[in-house]
Amino acid sequence: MDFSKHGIFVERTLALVKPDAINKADEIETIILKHGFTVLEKRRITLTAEQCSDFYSEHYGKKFFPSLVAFMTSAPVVAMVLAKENAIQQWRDLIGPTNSNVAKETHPDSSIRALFGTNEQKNAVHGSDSAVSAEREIRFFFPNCVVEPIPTGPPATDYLEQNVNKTLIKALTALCKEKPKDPVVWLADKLMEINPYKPKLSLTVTAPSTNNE
Ligand SMILES: Nc1ncnc2c1ncn2[C@@H]1O[C@H](COP(=O)(O)OP(=O)(O)OP(=O)(O)O)[C@@H](O)[C@H]1O
Repeated sequence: MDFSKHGIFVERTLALVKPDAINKADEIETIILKHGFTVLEKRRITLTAEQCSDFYSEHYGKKFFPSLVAFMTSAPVVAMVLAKENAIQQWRDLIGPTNSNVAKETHPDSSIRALFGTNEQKNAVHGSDSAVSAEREIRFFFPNCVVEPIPTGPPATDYLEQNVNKTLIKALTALCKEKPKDPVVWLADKLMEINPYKPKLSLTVTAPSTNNE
């Protein structure tokens, strides 16, 4: 199915505020929001050397790898899942060139690396560079995050029609009749009670085996 045709795919990317800019994380988040990104997930974490080596495995063996690991594990990072149309490229554009000194020359006022970075290594932020990296990196920091498109429009309508509406209408009708004090909890309980997909308990009782059999 072509999700983009229905206008329902909102691209996601991984942003990291690196250790050198950890005290500027709030300022950086404000810039992110001002540029129209939605922050779907956020966590602060101090990476171990092993996690960092795994995250930057593509650079394993390069001359700067040991100092990159030392830098990235020197203080916490803030990891965020950002959503926006064309989020991967938009976030890469907003952070600017890898080397903060280059960023200061080419994008002095408009790039996060020019504003908050220092040099080629201490460059304040990270951004996924492709859809494949974004998926891997989002799962790295947020294993439970849904990365694939969430359907809306006709596919969502069909799904709800087939699997949800009948049960939901039944529960909502009962809710209106009952008018409970805590309608949300009541509705949740009712849905659990009448859920046609709930696992059925087997009525077959097996006699416990005895050792002398
Ligand atoms: N020559 C270098 N010397 C020191 N550190 C470097 C060098 N090149 C890259 N790095 C560090 O390794 C990180 C990963 O490098 P990469 O080439 O993937 O750049 P990037 O994609 O712009 O950065 P990131 O992956 O962090 O978004 C850089 O952000 C920087 O912190």
